[in-house]
Amino acid sequence: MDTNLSRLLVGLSVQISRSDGRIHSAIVKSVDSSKSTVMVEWQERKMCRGKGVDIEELCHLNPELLDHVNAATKSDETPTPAPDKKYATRLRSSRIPAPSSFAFRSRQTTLFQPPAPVLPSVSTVESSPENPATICPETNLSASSAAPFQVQRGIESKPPQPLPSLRESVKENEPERMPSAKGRRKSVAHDASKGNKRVSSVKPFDLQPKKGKFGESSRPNQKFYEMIQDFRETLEITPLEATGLIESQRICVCVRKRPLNKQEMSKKEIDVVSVPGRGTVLVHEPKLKVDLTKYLENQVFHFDYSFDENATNELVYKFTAKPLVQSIFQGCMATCFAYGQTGSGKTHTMGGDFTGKQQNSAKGIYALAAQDVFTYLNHRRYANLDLCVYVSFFEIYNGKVYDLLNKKGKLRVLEDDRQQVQVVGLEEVSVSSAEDVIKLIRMGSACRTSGQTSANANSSRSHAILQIVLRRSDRASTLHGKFSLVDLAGNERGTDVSSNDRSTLVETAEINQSLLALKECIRSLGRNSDHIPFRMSTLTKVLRDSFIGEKSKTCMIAMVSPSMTSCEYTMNTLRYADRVKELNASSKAAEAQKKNEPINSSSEEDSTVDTSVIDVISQVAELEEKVYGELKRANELVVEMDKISYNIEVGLPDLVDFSRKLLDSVLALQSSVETERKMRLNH
Ligand SMILES: Nc1ncnc2c1ncn2[C@@H]1O[C@H](COP(=O)(O)OP(=O)(O)OP(=O)(O)O)[C@@H](O)[C@H]1O
Repeated sequence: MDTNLSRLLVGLSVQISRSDGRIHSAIVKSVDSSKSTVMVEWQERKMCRGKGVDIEELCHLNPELLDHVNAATKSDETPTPAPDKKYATRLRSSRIPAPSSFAFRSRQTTLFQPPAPVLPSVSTVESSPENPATICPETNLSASSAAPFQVQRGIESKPPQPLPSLRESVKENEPERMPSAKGRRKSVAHDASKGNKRVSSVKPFDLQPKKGKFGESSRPNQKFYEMIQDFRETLEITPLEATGLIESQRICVCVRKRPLNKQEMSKKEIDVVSVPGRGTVLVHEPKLKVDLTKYLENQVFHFDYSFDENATNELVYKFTAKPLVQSIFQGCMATCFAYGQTGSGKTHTMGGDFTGKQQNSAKGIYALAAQDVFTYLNHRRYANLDLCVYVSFFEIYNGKVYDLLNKKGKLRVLEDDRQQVQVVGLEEVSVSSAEDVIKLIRMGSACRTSGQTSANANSSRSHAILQIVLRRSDRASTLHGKFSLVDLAGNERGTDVSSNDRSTLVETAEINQSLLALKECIRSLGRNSDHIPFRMSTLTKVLRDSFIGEKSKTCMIAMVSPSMTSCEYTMNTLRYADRVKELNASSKAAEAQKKNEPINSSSEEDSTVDTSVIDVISQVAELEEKVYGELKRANELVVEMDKISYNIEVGLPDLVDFSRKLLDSVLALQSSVETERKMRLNH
């Protein structure tokens, strides 16, 4: 049957449906009847493209093909003659109108306007009819989702197409409903009632279990995978190296996506995050309509930089922490935060790559920054400052500070009357080379408090802060500049932690409270606000210097996990980072307004920011502050209630015991009174 079907179908022009709803013609290249699929090819902007299509699906769009399929299934009994040339020509040139269900889908897809596809040069993408796998992402599902990216990476000649605006949600409607096996049978029967009487010939395909490369069972979310791949094909990729460093800013917010890990790969998880470059990150949120139609909600975010799964720690460092290293030589208080869900790569980025359980401390941002500190120290521009380098390393766990360079000794945080915050007794080790720093990092990392979360077996449950301090070599060791590198605890919810006991829940609440406080402080810094709510948490207390004064600079690297199961957390991380970034833009506008000058005459987008926008932003900020106040109050109440219930829990047995004793003594008293009364009566 395979050969017969191939003979009948190969070379025919057919209509195919794309997952973004487009319907266009393609040529059948091969047939795989064991999987009930055909391989089709088409030209798209000078590029030969291909994909596998379900035969049944193809028959829906091209009802004429049913005859061929029927003929092929019959061929076991009667050999089918070669197709009539005239008939084949008619089919090839035919333009079969889409069935009504498809017309409906096409109408919906007008909601989705993907950026114009890029034209890869012919030399970068060569089609090979003999080897369709090279042209069709679907034919090679084991290949990483980066494949289409790589294809387009080489194309830089075209100016980038503007992406949807900040946090815009773009709906890509799923063009094909995914009926159950029963539903599929029903739809065949429906077609039969329209005139295709030999339905039975289609049934063998219909009833075959769907498996193999193109079948639904090949990966749990195959349809979403295909939709995302199709979307990615329309993206233009701008390599980070091509964009260069942007002008140094007070607050810089970036996103780093890690690759799918081994566990996710083995579960055939799909990657729902795309990083096309230029600071843009897209989250393809898989959604289901009430009628179970699948569709993607593509959420777009813009940041200063975005790093894809191929970015190395060195590359991330170059664009994030490196500019801050230089700033501390100019007297700045710089801070670099790694923020994100548990297991998203914060420790990998800050502390270094892992090989199994071994961490290569020389490859993290901590070590890279230390190396640059010593390079700048010997630079002639800074040599005459006569600076010395010191390092401290501590963690904040459950609101308490522990010295990682001094046997994890517990430290107190005190604030003097000039609001200067001191970590009393914190060890500041004098270092003379990057190697010294790396040794200290290894020593400190080994004592970090860790736990187990659903996403990471060795999850850091504390905030780790490495401080590189520059002091003058004078008698008072005057502080010149400080770089705080912070590996924050995971921002997961209480329910994500494997042991949900009371202490773990308190631990999680503490982490979330400090992350909220951190966001508020950075936002206040961005607004140049006089009030920095640094007392909200120990984390922000010890980093007070970083949020105050003209010479504070902050960089936040938000880490995201790419898998579909992490989608919700990824969205939370990006929203958090987005709040920081948004105010950064508004503060720029506010500053410009203060100076009564155009915000940025070279930027058309910025110049449209008028006072009303600033008003709205500050109103939103005020509202957020109020909400935060309420949340804080609610949190305090919860803690109070927790204490009360704890006291009740602990005190209840004593209370019961006491009341029992009281009852006993009342009864005893009663009986002695009774005895006494009887005695008196007898008298
Ligand atoms: N960019 C990356 N490339 C390759 N592997 C990575 C990357 N980022 C993270 N990983 C791997 O993912 C795993 C989890 O990373 P890591 O421990 O850094 O997460 P985390 O965000 O610090 O988690 P937690 O908050 O729970 O401590 C590690 O095995 C790490 O090697």
